[in-house]
Amino acid sequence: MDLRDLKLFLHLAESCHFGRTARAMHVSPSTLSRQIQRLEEDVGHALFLRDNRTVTLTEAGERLRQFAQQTLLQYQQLRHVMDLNGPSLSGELRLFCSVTAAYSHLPPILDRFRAEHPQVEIKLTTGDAADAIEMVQSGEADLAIAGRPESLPASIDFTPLGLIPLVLIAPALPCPVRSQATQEQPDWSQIPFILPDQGPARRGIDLWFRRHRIANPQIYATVSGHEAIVSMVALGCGIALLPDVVLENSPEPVRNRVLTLENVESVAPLELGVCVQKKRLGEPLINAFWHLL
Ligand SMILES: CC(=O)[C@](C)(O)C(=O)O
Repeated sequence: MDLRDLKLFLHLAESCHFGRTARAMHVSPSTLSRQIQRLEEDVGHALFLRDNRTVTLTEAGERLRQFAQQTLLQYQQLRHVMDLNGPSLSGELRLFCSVTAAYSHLPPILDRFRAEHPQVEIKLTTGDAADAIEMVQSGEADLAIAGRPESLPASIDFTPLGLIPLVLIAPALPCPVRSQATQEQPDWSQIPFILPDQGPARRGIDLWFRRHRIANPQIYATVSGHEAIVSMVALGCGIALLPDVVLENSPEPVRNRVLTLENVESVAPLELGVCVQKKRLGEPLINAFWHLL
């Protein structure tokens, strides 16, 4: 048994999902399954009860989980102490954020981090900001930029980066949606909306509908990720309510085809921040990043 086996095991013990752990740890599912079998042979007990795709820990598995957690933490602390006396931090830090946040908020943070810790390799994954907290919880990302959800999971720590107002946008080029949306008193309930499928911005929009007493909004499409919404509005498909930073960082040809109707004050702005698993704050790389924020 080596540290790598323990890391694989610990990830699987937390994700309870072979596919997710294999992906996050960059191994094939068959390698993962073989390593776990080898560990089981080593300790002489089954560690997981296997279902089709999901797994649960056995009692022996739970014991090994505690052992693995302590051992890996001690090893990291040892490395940290050695690093304090020797060369600077090295290793890999996995970050997750939206394409927008990678333009708008990540660059100055990464610049600072790289200046202090040039040996650390940054692995950046972009995607739907609404998935950020889950990516951190599952261990697929070490840290992520997220909109603060209505209720933050107790296991997650959150450092705010700023408040992002929502804006109502419509197509700028002549089209039926633009005509409807730019009337003196638009009937919002009759105009097609493009909505994010989940996340804190979506909750803000649902609130906006309630404030405008729209029980059955016209929904043109529900999509994942805010960036795609801007392009659909630019194409004349509908209107949308979204964080202003997404529009500001859209490519210019897209932005030029979009009209901002109003800054939405009836809905609280999105609180953008960096999230991390509290229990991982002791890890040197994560700790170093956290303290630069
Ligand atoms: C939550 C977040 O990262 C943004 C910037 O608002 C977004 O991309 O939607």
